[in-house]
Amino acid sequence: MTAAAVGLSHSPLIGRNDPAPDVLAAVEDAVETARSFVRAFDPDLVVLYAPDHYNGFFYKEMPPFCLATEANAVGDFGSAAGALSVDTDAARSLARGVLDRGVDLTVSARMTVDHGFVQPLEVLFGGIDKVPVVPVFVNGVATPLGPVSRIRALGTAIGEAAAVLDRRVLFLGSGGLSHDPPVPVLDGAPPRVADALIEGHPPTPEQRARGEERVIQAGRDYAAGSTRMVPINPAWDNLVLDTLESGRLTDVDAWTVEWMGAEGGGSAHEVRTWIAAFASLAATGSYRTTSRFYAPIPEWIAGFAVTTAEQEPNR
Ligand SMILES: O=C(O)CCc1cccc(O)c1O
Ligand SMILES: [Fe+2]
Repeated sequence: MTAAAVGLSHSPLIGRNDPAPDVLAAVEDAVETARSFVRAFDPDLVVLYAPDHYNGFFYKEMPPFCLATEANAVGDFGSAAGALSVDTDAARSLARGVLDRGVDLTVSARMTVDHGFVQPLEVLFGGIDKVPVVPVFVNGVATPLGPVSRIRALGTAIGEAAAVLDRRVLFLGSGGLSHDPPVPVLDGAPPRVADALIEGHPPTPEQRARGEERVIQAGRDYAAGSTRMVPINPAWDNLVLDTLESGRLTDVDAWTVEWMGAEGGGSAHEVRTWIAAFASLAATGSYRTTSRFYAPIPEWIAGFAVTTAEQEPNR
């Protein structure tokens, strides 16, 4: 097989609360570089690691990670709704391979996903049904979160399982880096909020619109500096990117949940998707980063990064 990896931040505020034109142009440049990279690599399978924001996974059962053999997008924040083009056979084969390697994977035969999965597919492929995909949910918001070493183990096991497929596999991580959007928290939540987080009642259109407006307003406040949210942390974000670029992925085993949250805010744990993607690529051999972009973008509530990596030649 051949393999590559892309890490891409997401934000539902893109196009809704945009930064200055020069920042926007730099992002568009970096994204175009990633698109060219993906076009040249021409993957015939995408393993997509992404988080959820209480649209598909709830506290009634909250797995640390979960692989889908079928998936439907809810269409939050104007993202595409409907079925993802899941490669069910590849998904089943990867699931078996991961379980065989001793990682206790949860499998969903019909996963519900949100903008975390949809946005990278739209941005890089122009839609949610353009390329065979294996969606892998990685919990990055719902505490308690387990050790990052287990996410690296998941990524490694999926990379090893993918390596026996005769495919061109792109490992794609969606989310991060440091950011602290107003995602609800179960601990201390009022009973109605707690019930929603546990049961996952689908919101009415009015409730969804109110929630989305709250996030958009938070982006405006974050950019204006008038907020108690944890600020974007470029130093920490670059430490994360340096670690992924260096290939010293075992470093992440020492990263504690508390440290990550303190440095990068409540949603910094979305970088777990990047760690999984790069661990998968690393499991297929040594790799090198071919592009790397970073900008703190408070308007989007995102330490925003795009990275592409390929297998080292002459392996
Ligand atoms: O849907 C939500 O509740 C949170 C939305 C959200 C906002 C900013 C950055 C993100 O990465 C993100 O996911
Ligand atoms: Fe997110």
